[in-house]
Amino acid sequence: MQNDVLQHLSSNSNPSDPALPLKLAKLEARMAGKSASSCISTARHGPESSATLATGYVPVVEASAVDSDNEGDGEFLIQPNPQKRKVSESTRERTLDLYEEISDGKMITIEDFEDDSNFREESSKRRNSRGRVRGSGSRGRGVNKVHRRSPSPSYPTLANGQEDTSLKEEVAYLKSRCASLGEECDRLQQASTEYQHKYEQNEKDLKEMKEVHQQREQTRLKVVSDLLIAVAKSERQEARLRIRQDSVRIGNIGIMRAGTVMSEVWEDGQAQKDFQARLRTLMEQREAIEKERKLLKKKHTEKAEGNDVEQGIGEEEFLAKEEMYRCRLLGIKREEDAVLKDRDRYELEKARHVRELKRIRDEDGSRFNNFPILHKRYALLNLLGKGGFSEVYKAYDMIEYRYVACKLHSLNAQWSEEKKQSYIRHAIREYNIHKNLNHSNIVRLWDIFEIDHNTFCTVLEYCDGKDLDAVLKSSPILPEREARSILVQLFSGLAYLNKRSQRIIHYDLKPGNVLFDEVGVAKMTDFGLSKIVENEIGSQGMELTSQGAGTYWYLPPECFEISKTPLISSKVDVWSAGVLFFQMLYGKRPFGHEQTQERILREDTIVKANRVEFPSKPSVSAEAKDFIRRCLTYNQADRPDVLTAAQDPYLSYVKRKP
Ligand SMILES: Nc1ncnc2c1ncn2[C@@H]1O[C@H](COP(=O)(O)OP(=O)(O)OP(=O)(O)O)[C@@H](O)[C@H]1O
Repeated sequence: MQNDVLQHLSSNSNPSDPALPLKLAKLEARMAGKSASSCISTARHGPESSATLATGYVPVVEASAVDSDNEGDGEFLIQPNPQKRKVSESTRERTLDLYEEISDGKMITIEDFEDDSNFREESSKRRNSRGRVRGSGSRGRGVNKVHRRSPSPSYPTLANGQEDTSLKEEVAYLKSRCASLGEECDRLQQASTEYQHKYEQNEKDLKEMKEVHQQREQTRLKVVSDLLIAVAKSERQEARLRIRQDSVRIGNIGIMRAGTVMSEVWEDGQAQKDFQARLRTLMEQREAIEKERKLLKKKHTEKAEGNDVEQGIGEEEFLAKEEMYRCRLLGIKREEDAVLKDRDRYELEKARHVRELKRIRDEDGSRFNNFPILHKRYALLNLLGKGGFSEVYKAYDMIEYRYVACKLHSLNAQWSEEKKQSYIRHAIREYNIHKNLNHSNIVRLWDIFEIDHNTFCTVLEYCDGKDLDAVLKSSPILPEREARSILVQLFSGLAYLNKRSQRIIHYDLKPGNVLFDEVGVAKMTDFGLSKIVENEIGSQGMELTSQGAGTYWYLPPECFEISKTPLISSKVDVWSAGVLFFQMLYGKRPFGHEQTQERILREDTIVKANRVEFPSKPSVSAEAKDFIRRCLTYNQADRPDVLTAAQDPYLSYVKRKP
């Protein structure tokens, strides 16, 4: 076989190449694993000497000699070089490892190895020492690339001149393994192509599905928002229709011009005129009866005195007529009372009507009234109300599928940059306080985002009911039971604020900042003036840095201290809760009810609020009055703090054993 190869190579060689015999000799030596010297001698003696290679010559030469590719000097005086041998040995080790790795199926580049019988031999030895099982067991491993070339190896001969059959077997084994790996590789390649194809198809499908999903999502959002907007539009129309009808009956806000100054004036509606007409009629009836009564009395007196016996009336007739007139007068009084009651109801209706008129006017004037979708998720519906610097819209969160209240804070374009920055700082501070609060009696703050340079939006839990201010406007006095229930809820929220590691003073507890959800749960809102109690402070409290802010009817005396910086604590909220409770029970505030904010300051109304006086009506329990007294304790040091007040027996529904 060796000779065949040589002949094959010789016949394919270029006879004009003078270096060819030498190359052949080297190649021959590599294939047979023989020494370079023998191949040199072969080269020197010409191609015919190559036959001697098959005569059982066993090479005993340095590997370095075989490795030499120096073809130029022609002398081939190869000296042993121990240094080079070391390197060659390690390279050889590595190459052997690689060879084995290859035959283990990781990468097959057979042509690189088949020429070197030494590799085969040594690899075979290693393989045999590990057992063949490993080789056959590795068939399933991945094969990256297969290069097959019909091998024409030559095998080293044994000392007796026989070819090494174990090596032959090994080659045969490797060939068959190579063939099966090739088949496996083809199969895998085919499978891989199929998978690749499927993968690409799936990717395409996924992309299409995503697009469809996105389109559907957009359609869904459009359908949902269109529906919501349609409902909101019809609500708007209804509200305007109702307000137009009510305006005829209740009245309207008109504009009065005085020179260049325009001002709003209230114009009474038909109801007010009807009340007046009814009262006038009743008054005229009363006057007529009084006149008749006087005449009756005169006639009775004259008869009794004997002056006009004919015209005068007797005792019996006088008494009967007198009783009739008295009854009639009582009837007129009853009617008058009914008209006055109706008029009181009308006043409450008028307050609601004015509120609604203003809301509609604000909605018409709002730049957000065109049902925009904010932040790609909040469909703005109708205006709920307008505060000092904000508009609150009912909105629908199309991602969380719930109604929310979007509070749109608009910075006045006329403001100085400094004022704008201060407002934003204030709002961010409020947001940071509010965002972490999670209690059933505190309105949740869900989100905040910027709309444009001068506007941002906070998203709040939507409270479907009215706020306490609106409730008290339509029914100023609440039954004690209802008022107590609201108070209990407020103290539950306040206790939560004071049990957290970062305690909070609300500082602005008033009817407008108590909202109700659809089932009537009371919730505190508006943390714009809230104070964070930074660390452990004494009973005297922390410094009040924002004196002058807040609604004076609901603030305790310490907030009006002017000789030094006031020290405040959670007891501010206890006072405010006491004022709220009083107002719910009696329909008015305990201090400065009829006064303006300015007058309260000017007249030191709260500074003088040493004692709370209770009206005689309506009747309220002694326990409720005592609780109010505790909350409205003038001296801050003697007033209970939030956690103490929240534990008060009056606020507990659990019956305590005496
Ligand atoms: N979370 C909410 N859910 C339902 N209605 C709300 C909500 N927040 C506020 N409102 C309503 O929106 C209106 C305006 O609220 P806003 O808080 O701006 O009023 P304000 O307290 O009078 O203003 P400001 O805080 O600027 O003094 C009020 O009628 C209030 O009842």
